[in-house]
Amino acid sequence: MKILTAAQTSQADQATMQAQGIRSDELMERAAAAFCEWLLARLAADPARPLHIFCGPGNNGGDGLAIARRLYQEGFRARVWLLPASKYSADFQLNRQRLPPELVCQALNPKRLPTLAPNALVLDALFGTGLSRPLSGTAADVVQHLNSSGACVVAVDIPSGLFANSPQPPDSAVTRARYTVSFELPKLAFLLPQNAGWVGEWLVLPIGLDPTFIHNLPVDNFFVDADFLAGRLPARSKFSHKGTFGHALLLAGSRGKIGAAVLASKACLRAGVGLLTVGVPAVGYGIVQTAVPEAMALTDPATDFVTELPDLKPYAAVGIGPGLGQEDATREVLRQLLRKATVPLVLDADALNLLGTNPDLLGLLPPDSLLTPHPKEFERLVGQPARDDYHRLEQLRAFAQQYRCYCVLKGAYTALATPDGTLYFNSTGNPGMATGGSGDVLTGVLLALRADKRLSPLDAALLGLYAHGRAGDLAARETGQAGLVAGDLADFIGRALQELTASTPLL
Ligand SMILES: NC(=O)C1=CN([C@@H]2O[C@H](COP(=O)(O)OP(=O)(O)OC[C@H]3O[C@@H](n4cnc5c(N)ncnc54)[C@H](OP(=O)(O)O)[C@@H]3O)[C@@H](O)[C@H]2O)[C@H](O)CC1
Ligand SMILES: [K+]
Repeated sequence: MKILTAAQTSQADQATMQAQGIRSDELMERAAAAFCEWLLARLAADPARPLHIFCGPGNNGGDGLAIARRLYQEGFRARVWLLPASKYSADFQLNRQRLPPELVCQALNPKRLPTLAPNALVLDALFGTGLSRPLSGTAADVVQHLNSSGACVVAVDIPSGLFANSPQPPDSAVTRARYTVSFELPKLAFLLPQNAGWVGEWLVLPIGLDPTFIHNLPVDNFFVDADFLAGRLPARSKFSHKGTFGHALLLAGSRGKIGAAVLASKACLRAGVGLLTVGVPAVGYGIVQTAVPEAMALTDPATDFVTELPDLKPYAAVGIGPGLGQEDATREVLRQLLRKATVPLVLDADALNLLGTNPDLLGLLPPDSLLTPHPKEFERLVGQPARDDYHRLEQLRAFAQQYRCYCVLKGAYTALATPDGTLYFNSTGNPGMATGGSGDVLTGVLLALRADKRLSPLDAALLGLYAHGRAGDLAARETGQAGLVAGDLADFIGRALQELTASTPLL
């Protein structure tokens, strides 16, 4: 799915009206109908529960009014509260007139804001994508009032006071929603940790925006769901052999961290690599041979950490980093690898830390390398803390462009930046995956997919990130989030990839 800016959303509205020959109030009606259908199904709303709808002066308020009317038709008697303003949008006014006279609809009095029972349901339709500045005055007071009420707040389209695609100044008034119900496409704001307390659980409901306009609209950000990946992972042909899926080399592990090499190896095999060779220090030989008999082990002459770069000729892709350590000799192995590699590279963990502490190595990164830092590793890579989550995304975009690499930023909605500066946000995964070894599993999966010659660098990265998160979701169903360990992820990678695999077309 594309992620549109607030301005692009309004262009999409206009294009839809033109293409489908509908008026703006008809589009608003679709939004209101979709919202009500969700509300009635999801919350199994009780007509006796106090229901308040707070409406602002623009089309977000118009949505709120249309929702109030529709809920009235379903037997719900909402109390509608209007924010005083100097101007109201045409569709606000139209829907104001359409309200049944029996519905209580009052202007908000800043001196006497309505009492909200803790069991009340509040719909926040104060401001949407037309927000042009932080809230102040009565609007800010109303938002603070909602936030301190303890009522369950459902934001219409976006929590009021939150900008859709840029940060707001600290201490701005923003509604704390339990749910945010948006339309057609997600907003960038929903994907950032700094906004989680305002956005709550979010979802998008289709309202039939013009698909051709959206298809042709250039965007900087995408949200990657299963539909987005459909057809990108081809089924295996009957005559494929080990060579088709590549021979990968994984350089990983040091004394006390051979487990990282084991986890990455298992995941790499489960992600379908043809052959896997693991380069470990001597201390890891027996462990790898025993724990992962499907992999071949190459032993480094040193006991505790990797000191030599193997001959790279046999390999279709090389992964380096999990549990590697940051010894000087290991850094030189990384340097040689960056100089010599002519095949795709996946760099993680200590390989990234070595890049961070030796910025001269960054200049050696071969184009299309895939890096998988978490925020702390990313900060070390760029050498500068981010001001906020939006700034971190801009750093990520710039980094991928500067080094012509694919750079992941791990977290909820893991982001992938590509050499052209586009960002892709992953939709799968859960907090149970915040556990030791989860990143090693990701490295193994990505290594396997980069070794698969059928996949482009972009598709390999997107499929790997999605499958890794999906494996976490499948595993958590069995283990619970707290009980999830990284080894479980590896066990479910095969199933996650199977779900994504294109079915062979029937003749
Ligand atoms: N495709 C869709 O997603 C659809 C969305 N719909 C809904 O429409 C809103 C966007 O409506 P819009 O009228 O553009 O914007 P708002 O409702 O957010 O409000 C705009 C008015 O608010 C004023 N404003 C802006 N910021 C502030 C502020 N900080 N304090 C006070 N007033 C503010 C603004 O005035 P200006 O001075 O900036 O001109 C406007 O008067 C979208 O979010 C959806 O809910 C459609 O219903 C269907 C399709
Ligand atoms: K809102």
